[in-house]
Amino acid sequence: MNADRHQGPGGIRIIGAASGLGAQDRACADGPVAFHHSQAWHELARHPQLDWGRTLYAPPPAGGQAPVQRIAALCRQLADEVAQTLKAGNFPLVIGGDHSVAIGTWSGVAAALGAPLGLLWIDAHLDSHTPESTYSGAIHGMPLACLLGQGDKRLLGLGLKGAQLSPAHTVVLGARSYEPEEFDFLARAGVRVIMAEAIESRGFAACLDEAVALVRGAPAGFGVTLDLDAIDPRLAPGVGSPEPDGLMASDVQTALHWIATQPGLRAMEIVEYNPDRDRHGSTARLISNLIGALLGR
Ligand SMILES: NC(=[NH2+])NCCC[C@H](N)C(=O)O
Repeated sequence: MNADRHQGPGGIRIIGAASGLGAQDRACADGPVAFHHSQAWHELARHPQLDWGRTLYAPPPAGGQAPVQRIAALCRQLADEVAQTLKAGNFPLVIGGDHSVAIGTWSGVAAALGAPLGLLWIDAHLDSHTPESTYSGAIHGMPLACLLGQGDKRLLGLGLKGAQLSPAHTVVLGARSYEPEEFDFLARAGVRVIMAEAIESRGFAACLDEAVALVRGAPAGFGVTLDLDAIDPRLAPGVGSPEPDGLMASDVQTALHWIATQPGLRAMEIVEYNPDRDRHGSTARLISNLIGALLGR
């Protein structure tokens, strides 16, 4: 819609990453276009700081190409687009797509910064399987391991050689559904995991403070990836893999509003919007409120 509008440096540039190839239910592929066409986006779109850049797609299946090859092709393109956006002085905001697109987003940020970054991974899941440990085979269950340098070779090294993230400055917040292998992987990698139970007992604000203090310590800067399934499915029904309970949408919105004021923030990602499961556009409205929390940075 606004693809041709000229945007000066400093604006937020949205990049759609329309793939569901990493998930068993592929409906998240429709997320970016459905959101772009929603009333919720329409009301936000006039904001001078916002510009919908491009929406990227995985290449169509060629003879015998495995999903992982198509995901890798999309992630390479996404990494380029994100790196160019940063180099032009704009702030990339990627809208997914299933969470496998994170491999492209954060590889692109790492490439542009020239160093591994910090990352706040807000999610109901740990997404830290490798091809050896996965039960489902789904690649959206593996992106955090890939970004830490472990996984299918075709998904590694898309930005920097080796890890794209600094493990000491990477934090998972809100996890409540995972397999033991992923938990062990993150423990070995030295990534801090703040589970939903810890949020329940310590309170969201204390956990968020701890997480932000860690990620913003990364010298190159940090990012935030928000899997919408971190939020309670009663408040965010339109997601790929709903898990009961979860964060309050208002807490996440307040958190983003605060994080947006942190000088080290380089990029943001919102993933796993599944329009088939949305109810009366409520999840699309939530996405636009979350984007709104980033405005005025
Ligand atoms: N991005 C997501 N929704 N990930 C869900 C992953 C679920 C499960 N741990 C798996 O590996 O299949």
